[in-house]
Amino acid sequence: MQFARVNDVVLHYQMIGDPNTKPLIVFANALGTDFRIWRDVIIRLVGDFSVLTYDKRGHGLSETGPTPYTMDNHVEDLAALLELVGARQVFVCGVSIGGMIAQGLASSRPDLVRAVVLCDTAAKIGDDASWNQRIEAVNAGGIEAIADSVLEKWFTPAFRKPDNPEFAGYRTMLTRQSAEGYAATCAALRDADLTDAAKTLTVPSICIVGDEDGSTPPSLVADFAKTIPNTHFEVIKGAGHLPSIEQPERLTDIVRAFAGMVRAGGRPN
Ligand SMILES: O=C(O)CC1=CCC(=O)O1
Repeated sequence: MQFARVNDVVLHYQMIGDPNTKPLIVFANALGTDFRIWRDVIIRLVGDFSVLTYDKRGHGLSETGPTPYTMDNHVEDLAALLELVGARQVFVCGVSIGGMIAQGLASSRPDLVRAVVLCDTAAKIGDDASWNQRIEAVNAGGIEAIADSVLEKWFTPAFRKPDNPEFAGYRTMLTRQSAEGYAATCAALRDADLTDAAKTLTVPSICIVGDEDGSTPPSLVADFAKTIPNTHFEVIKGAGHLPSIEQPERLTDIVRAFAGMVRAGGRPN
């Protein structure tokens, strides 16, 4: 199965491997992306881990459902998906809003979460004005209207070359997302502040950021990391907002080392 109704929408998901025999890592995506962004990390992890990926509501092949969304909608979807596949005590690796979903899940459902990998994220991303402006632009002109400015934050100049087919492909992924689902998720981001959840995070965690992230820059993620008890902080060179695409090998190494340390009973720092 790769589609399931959870809460009030049908979600698209993919389970690789058996969570009963291999530790499960769940990957949660950024705004405007679907689960294909994790491919080059997943192919390096399968065999040692089971892997669950999914398209959050309003993205990829998941339904849009009623809009706008709240962060709780996204957190409850992931909780329901984990219950559906019978998984508990999982590693959650989330990028950007996916990292906020991971924080929200660890806070509201600690029974489901063993540890979190928080990539290019924070407790609060952006402000009311910037999200409202983006929602208005998408409502008026579709995702195409904001695509180039988003891609500048997602990727380093070295990646953003017209002759790079990967860059062209991920531009297509972005512009083919549902404009309604995208704007609804911008509203969830605008209204979410997980500062209190981050301060009381009890599961092991690591914060990671690309050194050229134009959306959640290293200084923001470093400040965020300081608010989380006992976390660890890593900067990935040569990556923007989506290190799973630009530096999958390095990201995989960090995730693998962190998961190994957690499983051995250690804590970061
Ligand atoms: O689109 C961006 O600016 C990057 C981003 C912010 C939150 C998210 O999920 O992606």
